[in-house]
Amino acid sequence: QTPSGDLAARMKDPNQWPMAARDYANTRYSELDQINTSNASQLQLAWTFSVGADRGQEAAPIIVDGMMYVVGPYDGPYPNRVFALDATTGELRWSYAPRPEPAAKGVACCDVVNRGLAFDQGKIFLNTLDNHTVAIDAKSGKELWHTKLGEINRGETITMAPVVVRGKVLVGNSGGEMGVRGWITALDADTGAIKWRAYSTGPDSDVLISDDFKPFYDNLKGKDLGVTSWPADRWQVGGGTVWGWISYDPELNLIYYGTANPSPWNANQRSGDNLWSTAIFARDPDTGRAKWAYQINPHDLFDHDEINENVLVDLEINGAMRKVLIHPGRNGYMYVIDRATGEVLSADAYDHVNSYKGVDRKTGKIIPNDDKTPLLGQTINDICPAAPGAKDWQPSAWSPRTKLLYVPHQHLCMNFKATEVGYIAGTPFVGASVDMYAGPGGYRGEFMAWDPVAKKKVWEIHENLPVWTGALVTAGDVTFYGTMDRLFKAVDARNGNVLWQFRAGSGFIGQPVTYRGSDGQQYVAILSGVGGWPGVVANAEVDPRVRNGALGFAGATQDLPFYTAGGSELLVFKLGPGAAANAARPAPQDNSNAQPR
Ligand SMILES: O=C(O)c1cc(C(=O)O)c2c(n1)C(=O)C(=O)c1cc(C(=O)O)[nH]c1-2
Ligand SMILES: [Ca+2]
Repeated sequence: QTPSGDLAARMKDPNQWPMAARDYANTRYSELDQINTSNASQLQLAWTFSVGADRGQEAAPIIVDGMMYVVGPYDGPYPNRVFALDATTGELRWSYAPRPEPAAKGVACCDVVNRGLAFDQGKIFLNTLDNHTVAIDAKSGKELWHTKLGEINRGETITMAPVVVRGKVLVGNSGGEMGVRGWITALDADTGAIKWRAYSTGPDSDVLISDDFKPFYDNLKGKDLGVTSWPADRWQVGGGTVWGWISYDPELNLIYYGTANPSPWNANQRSGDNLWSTAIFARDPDTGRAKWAYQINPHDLFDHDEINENVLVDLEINGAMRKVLIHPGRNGYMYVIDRATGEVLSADAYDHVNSYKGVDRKTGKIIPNDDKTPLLGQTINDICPAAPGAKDWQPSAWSPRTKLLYVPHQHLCMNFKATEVGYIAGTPFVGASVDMYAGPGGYRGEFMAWDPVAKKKVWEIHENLPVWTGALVTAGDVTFYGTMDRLFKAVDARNGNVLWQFRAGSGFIGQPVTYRGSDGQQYVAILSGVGGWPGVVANAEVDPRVRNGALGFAGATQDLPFYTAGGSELLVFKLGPGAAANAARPAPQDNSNAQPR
């Protein structure tokens, strides 16, 4: 039985974009090339749509069989509403409005966002902020089932886009700033029944560890590391949530995902490595069993969640083909890891890093910088990267043509003061005040192309504000990203030349996607609308209201930055009439390159 055959087939069809990351390898690469480096300057707005919400718009629209499905954040009269639109004309076919509990708003750390929907076997899957996964009939918009997965009262929320693998809907929780215990859960896609749940911290009764599980630490052997690497019982409120991306290798039958920061941020309250926070897990999607795990930031000091995307590619390294995953770490290092075994092959700084001294080649262990270690009650200045890291959740794109990774990211430093904090369920469990500002050179964001074999940057574009959108790259050698000061840009993937840009009504923190309409035209779509945590980060140093520790949590209640006004606008672009005629070519028939080799 191949329950995901339906979804997998659509991944091979370049006309569609059937999951937020486009494919299981998380490449965000499209074989479409109608829009290319010679005509991208002629892109024009085709149609727009508002999801009727004012907060941060982070969702990737998904495109299945000519329809576009898009979800809004928890805001407005119909929070987390799902819309089905004709992907070519923008005509609304149906909408589905869940009724999530308003209390969820108060416990979301970093705005009330939603990163997108999933699809398989005629169903759309939605995560609501109040911890429900919902299955909706893709044709009618009727709810088929819903399952409750977490507790608002404990500070749990869900913001991530679900991923369907072999008939299971995979979902992870948020709440690392609230002291929740992180988990990933697999639901039966047909019934909504919970099939397995694996916690990030705590005893192995929950984290199913297989016999050949390899922790890759000489000094850490045994099966209760999730317990013994914490002060007594602290793993129960230890974070390690799973709010980012899940990739899947069908050949190895392993899923890959990262876990978030340990709670609280004040590391003085949690001696030990705090396993398995800030770690990458490889698990069997059928049983939940861990094959390997690798902790990136043992005893994390700076809120460096490691939930960022793991991009699955095969690379020639030192003369041998290796099945790797590329993980642009929040800590500022670009990890290339053997995805069969978990062995770290390389880890190189891609931004200014002084909070660590590097990554040990032999052990794969990060080397702390004692000068930057936060001491209780003392402000440590000039720590780079800042708390949101050199890169947050905003996903990169990989081109099998250029063999480069296109990485949207921050360039921020901070002053950090650790303070004592008590645990009260459902309230912020942080214990730190943070003051952020532009990194060396005076800019706050960058969009860059990275060569993972040469282990170096190939080109870069500096931006005044953090670059907080996802990236997209196509066979036309065009890569797309947006800025928080309202520009959406098309860039030559080979050299970083900006080919085209569009000024929108609000800033961008969404995820660009591309597809072919029923009229044969290639379209590019992205949501605009800034909110919450990225808005705060954008304003570091710019807006005095968010300086000097006023940086709060429960971002939903924060003022919006003055120059990245809220609002939601789904913007859909295609080539202007003349350009389209010139560029019109038959759809590519050979899809064998849809997955990188
Ligand atoms: O530890 C967590 O559970 C958690 C959750 C989330 C989230 O769900 O949005 C963010 C973070 N942490 C976080 O550290 C962070 O920088 C962040 C940024 C954003 C965003 O939507 O831009 N969410 C989150
Ligand atoms: Ca976090």
